[in-house]
Amino acid sequence: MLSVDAVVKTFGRRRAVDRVSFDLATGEVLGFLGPNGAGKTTVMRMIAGRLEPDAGRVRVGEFDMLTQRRNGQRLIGYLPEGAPAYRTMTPREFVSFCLQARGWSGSKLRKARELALERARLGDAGNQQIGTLSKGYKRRAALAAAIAHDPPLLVLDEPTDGLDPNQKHEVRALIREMAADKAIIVSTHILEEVPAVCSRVIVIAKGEILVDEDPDEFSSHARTGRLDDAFRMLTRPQAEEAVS
Ligand SMILES: Nc1ncnc2c1ncn2[C@@H]1O[C@H](COP(=O)(O)OP(=O)(O)OP(=O)(O)O)[C@@H](O)[C@H]1O
Repeated sequence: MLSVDAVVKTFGRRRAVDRVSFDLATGEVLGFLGPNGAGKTTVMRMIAGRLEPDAGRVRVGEFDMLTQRRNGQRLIGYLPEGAPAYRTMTPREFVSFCLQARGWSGSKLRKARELALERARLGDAGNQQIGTLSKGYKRRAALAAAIAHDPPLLVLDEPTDGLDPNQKHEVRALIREMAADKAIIVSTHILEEVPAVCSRVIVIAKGEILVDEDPDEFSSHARTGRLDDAFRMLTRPQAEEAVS
């Protein structure tokens, strides 16, 4: 479904992403982990066609994201960091707006919109201006917009950021539910999400992939078998003594 081949991105003199490569198939949920500034968002933006790589290429389905970006973007649901920019729209209007931008209309649009609002558990907040919503509801509005066109590839940048524990639980359940017929990338700093939703883990640091493996292999990097220790072992090798 997705092929990322040796993508590179440099900002000024800083190499944010350095020859990152991986493939992702339908049915896989990839946990994309790494310390702050590791390059996760930059990779996700390149996959979503929001940022051009300096080198390398991204293919989504049969489409090259450099030369057939519009076609590729039809297959992608992208949840960027932060809140939707359209503060005066309600989530219902925002999801309609996003679907219209994709050429949807009429009862097909309404049906898709209502399903997305329901899946993202917007409830009554669906009719409240986005600018007045809590952080968690803003996040859910953005999530509804990302999934509304039922794309086969979801690229979710910290989907549970700002959600309370119940909401986190619901979003993880939704990701698991959607995983059957989609390929999904989820970036997160919440390591408990890895066994809860992911079938695979990539850890990136300083723009490079450190590991690409299943969650059990990942946790085995620490002798304690704990995910947070494994993460520290991989991203701060000097922490080895502290967790052994
Ligand atoms: N538009 C930009 N202009 C300049 N530098 C940028 C830009 N976007 C990202 N960077 C830099 O690229 C590096 C990678 O950033 P990125 O946001 O991809 O990391 P991240 O892994 O998503 O971090 P976090 O976990 O904090 O969200 C950082 O050093 C960041 O400052």
